[in-house]
Amino acid sequence: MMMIEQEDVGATTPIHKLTNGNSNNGLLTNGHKAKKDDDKATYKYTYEHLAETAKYLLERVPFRPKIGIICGSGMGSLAEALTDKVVFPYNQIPHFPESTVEGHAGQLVFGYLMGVEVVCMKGRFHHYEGYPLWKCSMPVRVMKLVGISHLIATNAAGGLNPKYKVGDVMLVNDHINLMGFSGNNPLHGPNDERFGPRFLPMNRAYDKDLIELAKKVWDDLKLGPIHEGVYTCLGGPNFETVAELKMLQMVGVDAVGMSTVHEVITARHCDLTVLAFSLITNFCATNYENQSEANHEEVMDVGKMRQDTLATFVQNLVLRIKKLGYPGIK
Ligand SMILES: O=P(O)(O)O[C@@H]1C[C@H](O)[C@@H](CO)O1
Ligand SMILES: Nc1nc2[nH]cnc2c(=O)[nH]1
Repeated sequence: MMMIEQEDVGATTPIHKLTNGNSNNGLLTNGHKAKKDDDKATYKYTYEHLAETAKYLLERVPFRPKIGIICGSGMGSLAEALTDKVVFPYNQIPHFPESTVEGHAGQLVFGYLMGVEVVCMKGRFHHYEGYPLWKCSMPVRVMKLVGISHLIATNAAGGLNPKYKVGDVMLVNDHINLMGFSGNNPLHGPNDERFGPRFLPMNRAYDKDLIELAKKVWDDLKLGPIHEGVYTCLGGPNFETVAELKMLQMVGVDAVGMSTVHEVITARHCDLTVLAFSLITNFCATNYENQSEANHEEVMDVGKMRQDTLATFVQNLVLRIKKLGYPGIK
């Protein structure tokens, strides 16, 4: 059987090579033995490898999750309310990367949220940690393989829309894949149809029914105003310059962060129904007079400040999704 094997010598410069299918022996096709911890090598991320990861998890979890939740910076407490938890530190899961950012515990937590079977990523992977985008979003494929049909991706973001205040929530109704403009995309490289198609539409990436449902849940809980808007992801780790923020505002960005977009692309590729929201953790200054500077401590503090509200919101949301029979794009 012919297989495609890929060495990724940089985030965007793969070398594809055809081999005789013997891709699991740690030997790259140039004859060099791959280092076990070689972060650049996609040979660990074939469908078979991720199926192995899923099998490892499923053998240790007595139920199948329906909804995956990715906890944004400082929002790990969303996983606290889970019952009958089965917790996997990332460094114990076969083929999983490790979390290196403060506010991202690095655990995959299975459990019940309001009686709904879920799996929570307490900690995500970012490009600025040194991971290529396909690696940042590989857990999405793993969650798909363990059974989820719906993904709730959360993030901390800077607010560009002047109507937003720190602590507000924005339901993402679209994104601008700025990193993708330069060819940096999580689907870059050979496509495996078992995950999804080579070319995929993104115009309905954020499920409209789920957005309406989320708004209704938020309103029913009387949690105050909630926004809908456009998110963009920059590579980070630095926050933006004034000129960059002015440009983003001009092209219609409401909130800016360093994640989510590649996860959503990967999720839609494997046909997951997606809801995403941003917690606005800081205001983005689009003029030079403003002396305030964005910082990660503030981001995490706002996460803490809003954790109870967000937990209530997400708990009620998953319950409603289940009650409605898991609606969304199929
Ligand atoms: O993981 P998210 O996108 O929630 O985290 C944002 C982006 C950076 O990782 C961090 C900056 O404070 O917050
Ligand atoms: N890029 C970016 N990411 C963030 N995450 C939280 N706040 C911000 C921000 O202002 N900019």
